[in-house]
Amino acid sequence: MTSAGRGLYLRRMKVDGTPYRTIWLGADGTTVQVIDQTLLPHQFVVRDWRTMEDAERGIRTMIVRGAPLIGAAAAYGMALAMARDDSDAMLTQAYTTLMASRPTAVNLRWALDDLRNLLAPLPHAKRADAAYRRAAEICDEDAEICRRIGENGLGLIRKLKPKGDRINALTHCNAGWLATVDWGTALAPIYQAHNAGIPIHVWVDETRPRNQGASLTAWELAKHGVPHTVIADNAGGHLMQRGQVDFCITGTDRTTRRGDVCNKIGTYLKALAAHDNGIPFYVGLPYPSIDWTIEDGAAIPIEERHASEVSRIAGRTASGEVVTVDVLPEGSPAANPAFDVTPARLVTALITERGVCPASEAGLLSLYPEQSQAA
Ligand SMILES: CSC[C@H]1O[C@H](OP(=O)(O)O)[C@H](O)[C@@H]1O
Repeated sequence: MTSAGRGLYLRRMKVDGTPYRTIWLGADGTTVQVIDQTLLPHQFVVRDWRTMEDAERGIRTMIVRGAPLIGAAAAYGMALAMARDDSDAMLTQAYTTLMASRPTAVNLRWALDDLRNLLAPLPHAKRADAAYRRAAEICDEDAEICRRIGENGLGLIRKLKPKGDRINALTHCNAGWLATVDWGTALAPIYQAHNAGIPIHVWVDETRPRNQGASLTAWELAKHGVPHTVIADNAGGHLMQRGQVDFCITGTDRTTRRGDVCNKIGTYLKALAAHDNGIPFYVGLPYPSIDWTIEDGAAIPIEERHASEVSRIAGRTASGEVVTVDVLPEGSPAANPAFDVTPARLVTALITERGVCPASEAGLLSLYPEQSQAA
């Protein structure tokens, strides 16, 4: 397998000097290794996946998360399934099981359709190797897509006239390299601006209830030396009103063909505040996160996660022990919708690997003309 095929093509992000991706093939050529994101920022642990069930559980419990990474993980989940049982029955079972792991990120469907279409016509004996090879290609493609999103977003950042002595970005949730294979989507332009010597600072929404911002985005930015400040989710509008935000940028789990953006819960509120304050609201949008089959974001299934993610929170004690504590009164119910939909009218521009476009069907079709007949 080529070095590219083994996912070594791009590893830009370093953790204490060691370059990492978020998912890669183990030395034995069959085990899949991932960073356990449920333990960050307090512990850095690599997990081994040896079965399709390991991959399904890893996606469902958010050991790996982030739309592009979920797609890559599902692709490797299919490879793990084929390595054990290359039958048609297992191909169907793996597709169905992995698809059910999380409902919102369309990357899951994109990757599983890709693998199923590749594997179904193949002789069974060729399926496992083809699946591993395709999964590695998807990882390399994702890394390159995100690198280009970074380049295209950097072009936008260079045009900004900061209100102060540095550019202040605000981001919600984690759409950094931890949400993808490498680079990230929302954070890729920020990394590239930082690498280019542009003075940039990031307001990091903590992003309740799972705190992907506080636990993951802050960790990533710190490791890369990008100045940042973690804020309560509810502080963003105030900072925008006080002229302390030059642009907002987020990722997406599913964007419709007319530009409605489904993303982590709370994104819509940030877009409303940005619109009210005349602040650009950008979305890093990789091709596999576009759902060409729907126009209206209201049709996107919104994942409802367990109430315990709202009622309990994890943290580290002074002695370094990681504990989880209850934060609600005994018996208080909690609701936990994990995503919301920002209508296209509140999105200033979509930053894709092919360029920047308005959040509209015409805008997306100008970059993806091959999709015009898919309507
Ligand atoms: C690069 S887009 C990542 C996207 O996924 C996150 O959701 P989750 O952490 O639940 O997988 C969030 O919506 C991010 O914007």
